[in-house]
Amino acid sequence: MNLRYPARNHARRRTDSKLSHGNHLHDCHRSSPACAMHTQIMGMASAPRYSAQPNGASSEQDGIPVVDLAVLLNGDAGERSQAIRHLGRACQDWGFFMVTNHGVHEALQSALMDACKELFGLPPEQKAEFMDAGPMDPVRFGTGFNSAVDGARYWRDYVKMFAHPELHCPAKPDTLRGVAAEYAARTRGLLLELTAAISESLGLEGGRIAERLDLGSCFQILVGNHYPPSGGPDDDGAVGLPAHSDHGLLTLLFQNGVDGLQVKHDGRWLLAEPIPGAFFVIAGDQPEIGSNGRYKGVLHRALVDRAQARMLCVSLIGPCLDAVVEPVPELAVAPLRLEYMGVEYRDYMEHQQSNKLNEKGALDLVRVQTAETLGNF
Ligand SMILES: O=C(O)CCC(=O)C(=O)O
Ligand SMILES: [Fe+2]
Repeated sequence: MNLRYPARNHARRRTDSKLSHGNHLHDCHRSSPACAMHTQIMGMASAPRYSAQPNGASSEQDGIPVVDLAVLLNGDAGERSQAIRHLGRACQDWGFFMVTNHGVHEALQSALMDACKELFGLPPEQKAEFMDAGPMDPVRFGTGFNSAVDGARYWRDYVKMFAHPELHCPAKPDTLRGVAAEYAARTRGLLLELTAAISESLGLEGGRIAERLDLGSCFQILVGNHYPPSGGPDDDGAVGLPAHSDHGLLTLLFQNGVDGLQVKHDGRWLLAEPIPGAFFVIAGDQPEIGSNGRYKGVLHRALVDRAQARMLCVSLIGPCLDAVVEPVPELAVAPLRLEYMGVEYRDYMEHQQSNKLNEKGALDLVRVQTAETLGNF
């Protein structure tokens, strides 16, 4: 028996915030997360499935945009500029895309997923020191989002490990440190390449965002998410994570073959189904702040499967914790208004992580208030 978990009474779980934590124990070890089949997700009648075209040629009309990293890195000038425009549209219209030809081997992904499964299966005494950790502690196990403030039950266990500038991880399993270090380095490289291309897509030098956010010392976190099956047939629509945007720059994730990620696009919730071998990439609040609102951090949420455990591994990069994040000045020139004020990324992240997940509410911390946003005109 491992992490504590709330009772499987869906109605209570959603409504009774006074339920004591930990009145049901589940065994993550025994769940069977490795399933390659798409599954029927509950509560999704109104959420169309939106997959991209496997040939990587999809556009906004076809479905989730697909960015081919090989073209961004090695294409000729014409191919690159087309790929950068495509990426720019993906950031502007979706805040979400898939990346193919990323060069992160499947074996490394599986090794990380396996290490995360082992982590969830560690005996309680080996996790105890990380269970009471706060949002700014470098290693943290927990349930829900932040159980101190959630106010509702979210059907998720997580482990979070700061990975850059310094890698922190539990001593067990033995394989973890090596795998996490390699995965973090590879995905950080890939996310920094994407950031450079995003910088270009905004009409800036490729290195402009990296320079402003001190990305040589960028913050990076690895997260393992485990969503146990929600239970019986009457227990539908269980929420793993409610609607939110991410605090960072870019979030990269892969899952175990069980779908559940939904993104809000054009006012509708869409189930994201990956094309084989692709990573999902979620644009966070930082592209929105840095671009002065031209790009959007996508609103997303995670639903839970009735019968199968869902697992995924997240690699998120953000600015250096000491960097002040604010719109790039070139993107806030008249007649454009300055939409966001400066804040240290450390403070922004702590704010987002310490409060209840509330859609894109964290951005209110830095939003420049106008008569319109205050609603008193
Ligand atoms: O479970 C998912 O697909 C999304 C996870 C997520 O949004 C997060 O960890 O921030
Ligand atoms: Fe997220």
